[in-house]
Amino acid sequence: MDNLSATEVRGLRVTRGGREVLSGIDAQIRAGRITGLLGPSGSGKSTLIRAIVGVQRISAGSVTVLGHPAGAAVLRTQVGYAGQTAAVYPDLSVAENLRYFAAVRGDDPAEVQRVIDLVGLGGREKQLASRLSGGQLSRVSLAVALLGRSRLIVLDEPTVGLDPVLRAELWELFHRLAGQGVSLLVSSHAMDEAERCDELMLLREGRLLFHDTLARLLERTGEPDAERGFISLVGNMEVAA
Ligand SMILES: Nc1ncnc2c1ncn2[C@@H]1O[C@H](COP(=O)(O)OP(=O)(O)OP(=O)(O)O)[C@@H](O)[C@H]1O
Repeated sequence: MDNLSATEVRGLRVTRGGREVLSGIDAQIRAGRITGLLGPSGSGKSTLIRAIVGVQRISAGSVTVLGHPAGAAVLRTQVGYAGQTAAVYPDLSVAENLRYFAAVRGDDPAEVQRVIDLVGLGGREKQLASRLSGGQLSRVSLAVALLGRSRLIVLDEPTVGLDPVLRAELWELFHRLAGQGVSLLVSSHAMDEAERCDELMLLREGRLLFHDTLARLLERTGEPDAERGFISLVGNMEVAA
């Protein structure tokens, strides 16, 4: 793995519920970039993310993260992860949740206020998580992923259910982090978010259809946007099959 790779995936195969849901993925996620993981529902985005954060049993291949096997204990403070379901205790307040996760990860307690402010929850520190809206809850989860000084941040659909202003603010935050050298892998259903990523990985039915910049996708397909580019790629594959 070269220094420019935050994650290297080789020949990754995953079977879930008796069905192969990732069928031989090879990819390098580059350091200091925002990589968008896009694809239709059920294409395997969450499964690939789970393999990268080391919580998915794999049937073949390897996943190396920051030079270590995915899930290695040493990665606990170096990889931030927010899944699709907010991993938050409903009976604790926003600040209590973050203090708890900071303590488990061994982060500086001063981090708590920093990440609460980053995700725009300043002023809601004392509110019980059970009283938050869906979008606010997912921002608590996102704040957990931002704790400490993670070198890789993996976010599964972090902007679902957020209003456009908040979405734009979060993308600004992701770019600031990437500017500081943090690598981000961000999954999304929303093809318009492709424009905000440095690189795109397009998954379909457990296979990686495309991994390059949006500009290259548009150049290759002759289409004007990511959505049409993706549809065109799928169409070409079906013709070739
Ligand atoms: N716990 C599970 N047990 C069995 N099969 C599962 C499980 N979770 C997901 N799958 C299957 O694995 C495949 C990939 O699912 P995955 O959640 O990775 O897709 P996704 O691209 O993240 O979808 P979405 O955008 O809807 O979240 C799907 O066919 C799904 O039915």
